[in-house]
Amino acid sequence: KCLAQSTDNHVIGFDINDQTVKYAHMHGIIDEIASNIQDASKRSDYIFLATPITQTIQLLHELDSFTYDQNVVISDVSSVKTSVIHVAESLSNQRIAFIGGHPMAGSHKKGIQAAKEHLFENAIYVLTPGSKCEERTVEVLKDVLKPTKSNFITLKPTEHDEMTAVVSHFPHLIASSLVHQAKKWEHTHDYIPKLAAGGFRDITRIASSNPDLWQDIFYHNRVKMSQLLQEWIDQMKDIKNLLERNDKTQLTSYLNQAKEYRDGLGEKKRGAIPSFYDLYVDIRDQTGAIASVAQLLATKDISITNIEILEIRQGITGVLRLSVASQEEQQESYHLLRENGYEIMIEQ
Ligand SMILES: NC(=O)C1=CN([C@@H]2O[C@H](COP(=O)(O)OP(=O)(O)OC[C@H]3O[C@@H](n4cnc5c(N)ncnc54)[C@H](O)[C@@H]3O)[C@@H](O)[C@H]2O)C=CC1
Ligand SMILES: O=C(O)C(=O)Cc1ccc(O)cc1
Repeated sequence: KCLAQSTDNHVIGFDINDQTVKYAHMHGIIDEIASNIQDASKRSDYIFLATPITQTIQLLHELDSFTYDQNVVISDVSSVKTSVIHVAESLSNQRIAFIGGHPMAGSHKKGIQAAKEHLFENAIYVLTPGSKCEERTVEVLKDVLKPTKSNFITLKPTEHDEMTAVVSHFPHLIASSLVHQAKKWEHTHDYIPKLAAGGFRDITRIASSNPDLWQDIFYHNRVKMSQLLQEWIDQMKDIKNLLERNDKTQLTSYLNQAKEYRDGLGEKKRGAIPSFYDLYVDIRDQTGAIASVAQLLATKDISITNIEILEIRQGITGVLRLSVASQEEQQESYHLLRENGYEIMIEQ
């Protein structure tokens, strides 16, 4: 949406699903609906492929076969980069320059309805230029994507796939496996879903994502996934040993090291892992508290980038987790909410 609203751009959209492009047009995400991909491509300077990875690869072959009167920069948003770059490097069309892209932002929701104007704001946006791509073309692409307000980094596709395997793809598999385990144990204890509290919900949210998309991500990053799975199995074997030996010291140290590293992820200099500026507001038993908190922040022009109620129990709301875009806004929100009588905490 921010690209369409930027005055210099005219955004043409194409999707195999008519409803998707109609929705996009109606909501100002695109300026024009294309009737087919060839017509749209031949009139474009920049082409962004925002399709599942396997389809992105097929589309690259298709785009390679067209004749262009202009040079085109093609980019994508795929969560895995090596398989896409491999195909991009094999393209023969001299008009095409390919720069892989991966905005590290999104959610477990699928479809155009999940699109948000500010989705990529402050997010890490990885670029993986093809070997034939000139540096100045990368700079021009960054300029086109400037309205997203992302933070760009350039990585080698293999580096990208290894890092995303560690912090995104493999954790996804573990989240799904935890849900499977709970489901299995529900046969023994049918009360299990009611006991599934904040911690379980936090760690398994991503298991609610689109299964077709994630199967495709796992497939394209299968070598790294398999390596990490083996490492994890070995680690779990060691943990099983510690538990069975009742080695309290080692187990505490294992948990402690994880806590220290996890706490440090909030630090704002960590590079590839996006940082969040969270505030935790106690809203127990306060009817209308969410609206009042949001309104209070709005008076200071502070936008909430994410909001979640933690510790929901039957009919009782507990803690509201708010994310804002910067440390300054986090501090300002903290003082404002405290002055207005809210009990509030921020992670240091
Ligand atoms: N969901 C997320 O949070 C994130 C996803 N990604 C990447 O974005 C890409 C798309 O993922 P989502 O937006 O989640 O999927 P989605 O399922 O919401 O959207 C994919 C769209 O592609 C369309 N499509 C499929 N084949 C097509 C074709 N041959 N020609 C034209 N349109 C076609 C579908 O109709 C659909 O509208 C994937 O490569 C994924 O790895 C990257 C960052 C975050
Ligand atoms: O739901 C979430 O928190 C995500 O992590 C979304 C996401 C999905 C796929 C990506 O390649 C990047 C981000």
